[in-house]
Amino acid sequence: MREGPAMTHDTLLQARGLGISFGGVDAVGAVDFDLRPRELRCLIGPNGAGKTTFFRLLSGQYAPSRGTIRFDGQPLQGLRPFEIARRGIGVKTQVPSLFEGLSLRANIELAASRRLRGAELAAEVEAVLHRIGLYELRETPCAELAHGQRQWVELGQILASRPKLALLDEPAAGMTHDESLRTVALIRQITRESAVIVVEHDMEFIRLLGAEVTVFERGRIIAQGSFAQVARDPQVRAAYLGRKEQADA
Ligand SMILES: Nc1ncnc2c1ncn2[C@@H]1O[C@H](COP(=O)(O)OP(=O)(O)OP(=O)(O)O)[C@@H](O)[C@H]1O
Repeated sequence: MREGPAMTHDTLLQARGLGISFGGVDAVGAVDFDLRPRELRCLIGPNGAGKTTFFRLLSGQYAPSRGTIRFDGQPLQGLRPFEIARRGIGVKTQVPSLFEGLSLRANIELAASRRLRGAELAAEVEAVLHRIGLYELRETPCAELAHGQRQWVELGQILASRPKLALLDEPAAGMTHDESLRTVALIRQITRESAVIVVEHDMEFIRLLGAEVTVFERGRIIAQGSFAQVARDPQVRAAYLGRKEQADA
């Protein structure tokens, strides 16, 4: 097993030998993974590499078959998803989780009300509505928002609830280039308060984020480094090419 550094006050998340198997198949093998407070990290890898499953292990949706997770100095072993959320791990999944009939303002308010009350709450909701660039639409029901706007409301919920760690699964999926640029700026804002792990297939988006990249392949980490470093890594290139050749066959 790869030896990681010891957990220090500078480590927010530490996974060791973390993995899960379904019907004898390792969806995630035995992963070692470290993240610092307010660090931005990108996870990439071909379809089925185990990225979403890794997120589900971190958020408690899946109980690991092996390994440990320490978060903010405490083990997460045996905790249920809502308990893990309370410890400070926020999740934005591929499926939007907005209250459709409620206004954009109400959706942000619900997220902010986990930590604020009264005048502070009202001020924070105003500030977040401005930061996501949707203040003018604040009384619009979320059901009436466009795809990109909905994604930004969810990022606004993360800004408002300030988790110690935010897990963002494909935050730029289906966005135009301009929308992606705005999403990059929003994610950078989130990292002022929270560490962020982003799973994304869009390589241009990953390049724009400019963060350290961890590459998954068949449930293992095969590379880690800057976008430029992993993009020229022969193992990474083979992983993507191999999958493409299989798909083309
Ligand atoms: N609940 C489950 N039961 C059985 N197999 C599962 C389950 N969840 C995930 N898997 C398998 O685990 C592997 C990893 O899947 P996962 O969705 O984590 O990959 P991914 O890297 O997120 O892929 P994508 O980029 O396509 O979303 C796949 O082979 C998948 O079929």
